[in-house]
Amino acid sequence: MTDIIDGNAVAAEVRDGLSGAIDTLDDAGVTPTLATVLMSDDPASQTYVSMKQQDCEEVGIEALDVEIDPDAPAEELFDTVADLNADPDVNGILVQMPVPDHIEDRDVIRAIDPAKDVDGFHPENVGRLVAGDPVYKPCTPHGVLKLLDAADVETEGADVTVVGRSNIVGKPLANLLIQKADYGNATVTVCHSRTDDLAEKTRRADVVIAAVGVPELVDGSMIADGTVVIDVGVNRVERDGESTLVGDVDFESAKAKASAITPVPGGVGPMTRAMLLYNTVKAASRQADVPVDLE
Ligand SMILES: Nc1nc2c(c(=O)[nH]1)N[C@@H](CN(C=O)c1ccc(C(=O)N[C@@H](CCC(=O)O)C(=O)O)cc1)CN2
Repeated sequence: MTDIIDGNAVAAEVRDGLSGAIDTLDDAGVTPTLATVLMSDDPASQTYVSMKQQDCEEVGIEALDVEIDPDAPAEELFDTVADLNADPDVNGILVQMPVPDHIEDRDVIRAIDPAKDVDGFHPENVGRLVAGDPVYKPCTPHGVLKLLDAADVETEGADVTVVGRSNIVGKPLANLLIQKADYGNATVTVCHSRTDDLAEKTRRADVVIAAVGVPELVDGSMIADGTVVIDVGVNRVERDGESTLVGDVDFESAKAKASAITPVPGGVGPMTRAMLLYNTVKAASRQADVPVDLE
């Protein structure tokens, strides 16, 4: 039997696990506050931001909703980020990516105060992560680690193949998996569009993590029996005249061989959102100097 790893259930556990910390902060007069900044008319980005706002409301995090016209000059976004950096009531800042083409993602990331960078994308936070001393782990990689832990997947000594080398997922995930701390100690192969014989790299893995943004790239023929398959992809495609969500894994053929697999939707996506809440609570605790218990 293949274990379908339920990201919605694990995300709910993460959210429940934050309640003690949020109460402790509340007792100290602190309400964790996240500012989301949306400068896009992409429906998917709009959906993600409104889901993040709703998640905040449900757990008792204050959400500040900032929207900027996608055609506005770059200065408007940078001025907004500067204001949020300076606002003592704002603990975390999330600028939904991607930003419009006339602005560089990396310039925006660098503009955010690293102490409020709850995405964990700022070079200071990336450097700390690579050095084995992370403050804010990026939400999707952290969510993947939590899913593996919840599904009792042993990473110690395991061969893990990560398909995708993005700054947001592939690179930080590979870094976390090779570390001694947490659920690391894996041997990691990172694959990308220039990788020769991708299937050979995925077939020899105990765990395959697909984070490449290509719909259903990894199918059952590319994995060995008993592989754990984590699908980070969220791709909207047309099927039989209808718009539908698929991952980077061909779910049915991969499920036939996998020992455990995440679905899309309902796998990694909800974990990305849950770990954002986690980082926001952590940011509030650090900024107010109120210690809280966070697993
Ligand atoms: N500033 C950031 N921008 C982006 C990030 C990020 O971590 N920080 N990651 C991605 C997208 N992303 C977060 O914003 C994201 C993707 C998917 C989901 C999610 O909950 N997906 C659901 C399905 C939702 C739907 O119906 O469309 C699921 O998989 O079950 C949340 C967040 C890019 N930008």
